[in-house]
Amino acid sequence: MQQLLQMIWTDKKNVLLALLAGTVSGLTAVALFAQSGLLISKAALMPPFYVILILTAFLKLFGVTKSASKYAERYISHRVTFQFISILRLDFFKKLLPQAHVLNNYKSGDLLARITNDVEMLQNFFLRVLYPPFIALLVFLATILFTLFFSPWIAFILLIGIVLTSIVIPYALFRRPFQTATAEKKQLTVNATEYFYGYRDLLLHNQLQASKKTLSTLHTSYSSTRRKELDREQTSYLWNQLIALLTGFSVVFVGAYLTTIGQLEGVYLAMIVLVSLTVFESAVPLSMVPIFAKHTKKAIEQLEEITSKKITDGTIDLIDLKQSIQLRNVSYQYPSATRLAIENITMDIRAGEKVAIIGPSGSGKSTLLQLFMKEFKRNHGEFFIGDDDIDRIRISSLYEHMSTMLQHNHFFSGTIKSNLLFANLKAADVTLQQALTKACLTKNLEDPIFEKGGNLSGGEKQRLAFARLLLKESDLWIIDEPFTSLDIQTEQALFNTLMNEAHKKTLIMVTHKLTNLDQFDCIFVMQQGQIVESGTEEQLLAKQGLYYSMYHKK
Ligand SMILES: Nc1ncnc2c1ncn2[C@@H]1O[C@H](COP(=O)(O)OP(=O)(O)OP(=O)(O)O)[C@@H](O)[C@H]1O
Repeated sequence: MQQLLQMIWTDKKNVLLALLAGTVSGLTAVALFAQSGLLISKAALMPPFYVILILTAFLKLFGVTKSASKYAERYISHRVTFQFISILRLDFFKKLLPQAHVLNNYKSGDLLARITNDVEMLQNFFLRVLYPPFIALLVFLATILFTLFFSPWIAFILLIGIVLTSIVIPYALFRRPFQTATAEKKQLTVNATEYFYGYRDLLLHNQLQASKKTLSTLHTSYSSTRRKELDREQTSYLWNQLIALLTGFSVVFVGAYLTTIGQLEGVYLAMIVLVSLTVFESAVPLSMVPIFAKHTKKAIEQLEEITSKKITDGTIDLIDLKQSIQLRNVSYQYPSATRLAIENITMDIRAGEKVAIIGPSGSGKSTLLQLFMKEFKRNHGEFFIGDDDIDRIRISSLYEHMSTMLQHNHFFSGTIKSNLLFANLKAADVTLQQALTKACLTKNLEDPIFEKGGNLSGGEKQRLAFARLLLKESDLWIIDEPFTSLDIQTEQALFNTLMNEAHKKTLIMVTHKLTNLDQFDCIFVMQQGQIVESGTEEQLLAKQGLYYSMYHKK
C-alpha cells in the first residue's frame, strides 16, 4: 500500500492538479445550482435589471468553470492513472523476472490472471479509492460552512445526510466480509488456459465435453458471484440516492418552516434546497469505495505473493569462467516437493575438463544443471566457482561467460539470422552461415521462424540451438540431452563438432546415451538424486557397478 502511494506520488504535480480540479468542479457544481436557485427566487421579486444581469453572469461563470474543471479533472486524473499503471507494470515485471525459479510452480492461467487482471485492478487505487473521499470531504466541508451562514439547522441536516451516505451506509453494507468475484475469475482463467493449451489432447482422449462442462460450471459460478457483486454495488448506490433525496425533502420542509417563522429569508430557500441536492453528487463515488478498496487489497496480496519470493543476486562479476567448479554436499528440494531432488552432491571440475552426467530419468540431472545456472539456490552444501561462492556471483556475469543448450530451447518469431544473432550480435553473416554448416542445418539465414520455432522439426530445433551455442563466446558449456531428435549419423557428426569446438572450454553435458563417453574426463552416474559412481569410462567399466550394467544393456 505504502509502495502504491509512493508510485502515485512520483507524479505529484498532476496528482495535486487533479485534486484541485476535482474540488473546483465539485464546488462549482454546488455554486451553479445555488446560483440558479437564487436567480429564480430573485427574478420572482422583480428586482432591478442589473441584479438579474449580475446573477446571470455569475451563473454563466459557474457553468463554464464547472465544465472546464470537470474536463480538467477527468483529463488530469486519468493521466495520473495511466502514468501510475505504467510505473506499476514496469515495477511488477522488474520484480517478476528474477522469479523464474518460482514461476514454474504457478499455472499459466494463474500467472496470466495476476499479470493482467490484478495489475489492471490496481489502476482503480487512485481514481476510485483515494480520490473520491478526498474530493467529497472538501466539497462537504465547504457546503456545510456555506449553509451554516444561512441556517445552522439546515447545515445540521446536511451534516446528518453526509455522515449517513459517506460513513454509516458504507459501514453497514460492507462491515461483514463479502465475497468478490476475483477468485472465480482467476479459476476460470486457469481452466480456460489449460483448455486451450491442451485442446488437442482433450480431443484425442475424448475429454473435451467433460472439460467444457467444468468450464461452463466455473463460468456460471463466476457470473453468479459477479451478479451478487453488482447487486451490492447497486444497493449501495440506491441507499446513497435515497438518503440524498430524504435530506433534500428535509431541507425543503425545515427551510419552509424556518422561512415562515422568519429565521430564513425566503429568497434563499430555493438556493439552499438546490445546494442540498447537488452536494450529494460528490457522495455517489463513495458508495463504491469499499468495493474497490477490497479489490485493490486482494490484487496487492496476489501480486505480492509472487514478487516477495526473492532470489538474491550476487554482487561480484567474473573476469572469465576458466575456473574450477567445486560442489560439496549440495542438496536441493523443490518448494512443492516432498523429497530432495538432488542430495549430497560432491564434484570437482577443473577448468577445461569434459564432464558427463548420466543416470535414469528423474535422477536429478537437469536439476543439477539448473543449480550450475543459478536458477535455484541450493538448500545445503557449498558451491564454489574458483574461489567465489556462486551465491556471490552476479547472474548476468555468470551468463556472460557461459553457453547453454537445454532440453527446451526457445526460438523467437523472426528469421534464422535473428535467432542466431541472439547469441552473438556482432557475428557477420559468413560466421552465422558457418555455424549453420557446422550444425548440419541446411537453411538460409533469411528463412522465417515462427514463434517457438513452430515451423521447425524437433531435429532442426536442436541443430539451430547447437548453431547458437557455437556462436556464443564463452568458457563453460552446459548441455542437456543435445541430440536426442537426430539420426545416428548427424548425431555423431555434431558430437565430433561439439568436442572439437569445446576443446579449450569446460563442458558439462547431461546425456542418456552411453556412446562416446570415453572422450570425457569424468562421468558422474546419478541415481535418485545422488552421485553413485564417478570416474573415466575405463574406470567405471572396470568397477563393474551401475555404469557397467547400464553400458552392457545399451
Ligand atoms: N519444478 C519441479 N517441482 C517439483 N519437482 C520437480 C520439478 N522439476 C523436477 N522435479 C522432480 O525432481 C526430480 C529430478 O528431476 P530432473 O528433471 O532433474 O531429472 P532428470 O534426471 O533430468 O530427468 P530426465 O532425464 O527425465 O530429464 C524428479 O523426481 C522430478 O519429478
